[in-house]
Amino acid sequence: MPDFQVILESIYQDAINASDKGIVASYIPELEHIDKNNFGIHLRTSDGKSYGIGDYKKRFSIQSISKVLALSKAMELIGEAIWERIDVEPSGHKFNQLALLEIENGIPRNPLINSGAIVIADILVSNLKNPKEDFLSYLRDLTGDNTICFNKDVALSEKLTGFKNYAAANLLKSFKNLQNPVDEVLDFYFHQCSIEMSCSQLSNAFYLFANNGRCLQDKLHITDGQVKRVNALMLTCGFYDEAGEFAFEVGLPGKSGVGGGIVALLPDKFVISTWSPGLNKKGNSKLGMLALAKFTTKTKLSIF
Ligand SMILES: NC(=O)CC[C@H](N)C(=O)O
Repeated sequence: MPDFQVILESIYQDAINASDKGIVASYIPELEHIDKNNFGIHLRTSDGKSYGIGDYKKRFSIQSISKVLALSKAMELIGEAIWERIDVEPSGHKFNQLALLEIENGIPRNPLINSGAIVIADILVSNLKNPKEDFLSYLRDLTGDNTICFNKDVALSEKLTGFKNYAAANLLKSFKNLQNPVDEVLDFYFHQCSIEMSCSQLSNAFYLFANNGRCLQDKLHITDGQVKRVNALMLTCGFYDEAGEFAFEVGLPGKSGVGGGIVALLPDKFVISTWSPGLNKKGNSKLGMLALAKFTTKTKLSIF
C-alpha cells in the first residue's frame, strides 16, 4: 500500500504554494467572502483508516455535492420510478443551463445538474414527512454525526438570487414534471445546497457508495445495483461539462460543488474529499481537481 499520509502531505504543499487558486463563486453572495487560501484533503479507506491534512475539519457549503445524497435518499424511497422523470445522460453543459430542458420536454438530462436535482427535491418533498428535517436526519444517520446542519444565510442568499433555479423549476412545472409548488420544492433545494460539512464529514457520508450501500454506521441504505447507478452517474455527470476531464485526469466517480468541495471514491477501497474554494472556468474546484489527479497518479489507484 502507498504511504497515504506522505502523498497527501506533498499534495497539500503543492496546493498551498500554487500561484493560481481559481476564483471563488460570487453568484451566491454569501459564498463570495470565503478565503480561497483554505485547502483541506481527507481520505477514508475501507480498511478503517483515516488521513487528513490542512483544513479538512473546517466546514464549507457542500452545494451540488448534496445532489448525490438527495439522489440516494430518493432511490431508497421510490427506486426505479425516478427514471420515468429524469434521464441518465451527461448534459455537456453548465449545471444551470436551461435550453436542453425545454428542447427535451421537461425531462432533465441527469439528476446531478440543477434541473434534475430539482426533480429529485420534488420527489423528496412528496415522500418525506418533514422533508428538510428528515433529509438532515438521513445525513446524520449516514455519518453518525448530529452536528451536520443547514446554513440558513446561504439558503436565503440562494433564494434571493436563484433566478435560474426558479426558471428551471417553472419550466419543469410547465411540463408537469414537478408535483409540488415551485416555492416549496426550491425551499428544500436551497436548503440541501446550504448544508455545511467538512472534508472528513463528506468522506464519511459518501462511504456507502464505496461500501455496497452500507454506511459507516453499518446500516444498509441502498442495494448494490443502486450503488452502481449512483457511481456511474457521478463518473459521467458529476462535473457537468468537465466530467470527461475529471474521468481523464482522475479516473474516479466523484462530485463537485460550487462551494469548492469535491468527493471521489474507489469502490471497496476508499473515499477522498478535497476543499479549495477557488473554482475553474467550468465551476469546479481548481486545486481540488489537480489534487485528486495527483493522488490517483501517485497511488496508481483509479477505476481504470
Ligand atoms: N454546482 C453547484 O454547486 C450549484 C448549486 C447551487 N446551489 C445552484 O443551484 O446554483
